[in-house]
Amino acid sequence: MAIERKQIDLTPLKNANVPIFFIVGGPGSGKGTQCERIVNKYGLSHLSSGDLLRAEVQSGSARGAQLVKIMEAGELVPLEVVLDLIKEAMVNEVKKGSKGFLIDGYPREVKQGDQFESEIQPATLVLFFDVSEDTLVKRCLKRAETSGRCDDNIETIKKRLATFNNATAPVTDHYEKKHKLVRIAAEGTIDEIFSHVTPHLDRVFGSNQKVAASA
Ligand SMILES: Nc1ncnc2c1ncn2[C@@H]1O[C@H](COP(=O)(O)OP(=O)(O)O)[C@@H](O)[C@H]1O
Ligand SMILES: Nc1ncnc2c1ncn2[C@H]1C[C@H](O)[C@@H](COP(=O)(O)OP(=O)(O)O)O1
Ligand SMILES: [Mg+2]
Repeated sequence: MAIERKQIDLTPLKNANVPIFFIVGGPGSGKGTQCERIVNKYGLSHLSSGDLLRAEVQSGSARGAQLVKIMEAGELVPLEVVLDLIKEAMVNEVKKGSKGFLIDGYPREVKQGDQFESEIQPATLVLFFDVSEDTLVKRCLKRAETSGRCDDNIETIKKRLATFNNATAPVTDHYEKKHKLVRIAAEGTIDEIFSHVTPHLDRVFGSNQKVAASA
């Protein structure tokens, strides 16, 4: 795919220097669900790379038509496309006074993380939602009943799992070595999983703080 790069002024984002959390895990591991809970409690900005890509597809652009084919195949879209969409969204959020970011579904390969961190700023922590393949498949198939997503079908789910095992699994080792990885056992209920998440965010933001979600 011919990559058209955008010129994005990152100065406001770099000056804000707010905490950044990468949120990783297999398809259906609960990244989006837990991010919603985190946003309610801590008022952070939630950016899902998948949602940004789906919005690009919805826009009806020529690029969107190329993206949907890649997503249906369960493969990763080119790094530059995702990173530019994330940068643009982050700059918009920071101008509104963001306190920090949940970057959900990114990095999906080690190179994505390295490039983000060198072009923007290092991540504070990487939250990894650890779930068995069996549970991932079950949750995605259940989500398929209502999501309308082109990739929530058994053929694409299998390909996404292969992509996850090949490209994304090394991301966890990469950040473990940097002592930034938080591995969350994510088979339980949404509340149970969230209770494993909050201590790590409290280490960054303080435990008694109810950050105003509206601020
Ligand atoms: N702890 C959980 N137990 C059961 N179902 C869950 C849990 N967390 C999320 N789900 C459901 O599983 C599906 C995938 O969750 P989602 O947050 O979209 O995951 P991801 O963003 O990692 O793909 C959704 O239908 C969601 O409602
Ligand atoms: N960081 C990224 N790099 C490359 N492709 C990405 C990407 N984030 C999302 N995609 C593409 C490939 C994914 O299979 C698809 C759906 O992503 P998603 O919405 O984050 O899935 P899920 O929430 O089920 O984990 O979009
Ligand atoms: Mg998601």
